[in-house]
Amino acid sequence: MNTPNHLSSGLWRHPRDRSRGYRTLEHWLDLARTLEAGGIDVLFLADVLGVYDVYGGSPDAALRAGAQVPVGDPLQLVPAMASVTETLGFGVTASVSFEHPFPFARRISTADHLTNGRIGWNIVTSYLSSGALNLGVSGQVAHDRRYDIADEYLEVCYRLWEGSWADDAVVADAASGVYVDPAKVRAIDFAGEFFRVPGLHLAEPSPQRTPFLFQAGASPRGLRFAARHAEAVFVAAPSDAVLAKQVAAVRAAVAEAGRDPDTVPVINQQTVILAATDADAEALYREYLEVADPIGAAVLLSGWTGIDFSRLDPNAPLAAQGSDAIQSAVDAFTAADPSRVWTPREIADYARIGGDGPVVVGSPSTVADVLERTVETTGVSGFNLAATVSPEGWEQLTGLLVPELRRRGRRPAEPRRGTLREKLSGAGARVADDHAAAAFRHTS
Ligand SMILES: Cc1cc2nc3c(=O)[nH]c(=O)nc-3n(C[C@H](O)[C@H](O)[C@H](O)COP(=O)(O)O)c2cc1C
Repeated sequence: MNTPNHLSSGLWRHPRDRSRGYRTLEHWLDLARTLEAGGIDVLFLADVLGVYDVYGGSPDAALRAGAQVPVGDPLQLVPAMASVTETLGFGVTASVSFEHPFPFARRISTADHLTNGRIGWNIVTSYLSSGALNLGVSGQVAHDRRYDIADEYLEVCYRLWEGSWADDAVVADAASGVYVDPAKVRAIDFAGEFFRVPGLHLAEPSPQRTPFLFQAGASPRGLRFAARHAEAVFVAAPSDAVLAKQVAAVRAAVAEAGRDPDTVPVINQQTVILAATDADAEALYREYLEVADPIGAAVLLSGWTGIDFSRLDPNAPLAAQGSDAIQSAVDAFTAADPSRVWTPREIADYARIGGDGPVVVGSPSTVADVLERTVETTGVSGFNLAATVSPEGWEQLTGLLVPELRRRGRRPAEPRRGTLREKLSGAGARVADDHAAAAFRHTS
């Protein structure tokens, strides 16, 4: 995330942490080079366009803790990082609630060109009312309705990316003086319930056309959305018991939508802290905990769940309840695992490092054992590894974890090449024939 403080609240206070450099290009170029050289597939950039003001009913606690604020635009970082890398992919979060699909589709096509097809989009509908208010909307649209809007938003994007330009529309023929053959470009002529886009896409076809699509729907409506659109699904499960249920729910929803569940990886949010030995890693973990900030964690949890943690009895079990923010963030600590009762204090303590995903601490072989066991017992396909102390957290991944996983045959010796879709799906650069976007392809 383009912020000093993504999921592990307070680690910016650690004396070795350099995340304040997030405002500089050098910070991101160093990160991109480190990840690529270390065999990481994709850099995922989360984003929110709003401040976490549910906790205490004001932004003060978020500002004090630096809880995902200040936060900059993630997409602007990508072309710069692409210029110093060849294989690293970029998953960029953008919300369908805050930008019209017409300019957004062009920005993504531009990024797909400039990265040579290494761009992915994490589709979010946004859970912070504070963001909606700043766009002149009187309040947050209801949770399930946001997904209805998102479905139509995606259709507009698919029509622009897939259906507006033929692959051979650009002729750039100096002899005839024709740059684009007008017969091969068509207006999408779209008029829906939420959007009207009569015209043609402004960008020419990019390597992937539709960017590789990540999504993290976890509620029943969110899962239906993910099953239709996602090419990889993110989840955030605090335990293997909850994770196994979420993986099964995603696979069932994808099958229900008529797609092959084996082609849609499910990726859990995960934090790892590694050192050469278990004892050294435990010492490092204790060091991180000393500066970690439970109030910052409660600020984030309040935004995710829509529940003001400052008003809860810290020691009374959190009750299962609906949410207009992230329903699954409440469920994960209530209904999803009835064998485990969580109090607000325990949840905030748990979320201090790694947010609502699990943390594994140990030597490379201990951490690899845990991750392998999680894959075997839950069926999860992979992990979205969260930042800790920067840059040493990245170096733990590339210097300790990846070599161990390579030794076990769990990571390729060489980075995968090609577009992000080719890297992650093993298939072609363009969306699969059974994906919703394929129905809008230009067929002349
Ligand atoms: C790994 C992961 C990363 C996410 N990143 C973002 C993000 O950057 N911005 C955002 O607004 N929501 C983000 N979300 C939240 C999802 O978009 C979604 O709201 C959430 O998973 C719950 O879905 P639901 O509304 O269907 O319950 C993320 C979720 C997960 C699991």
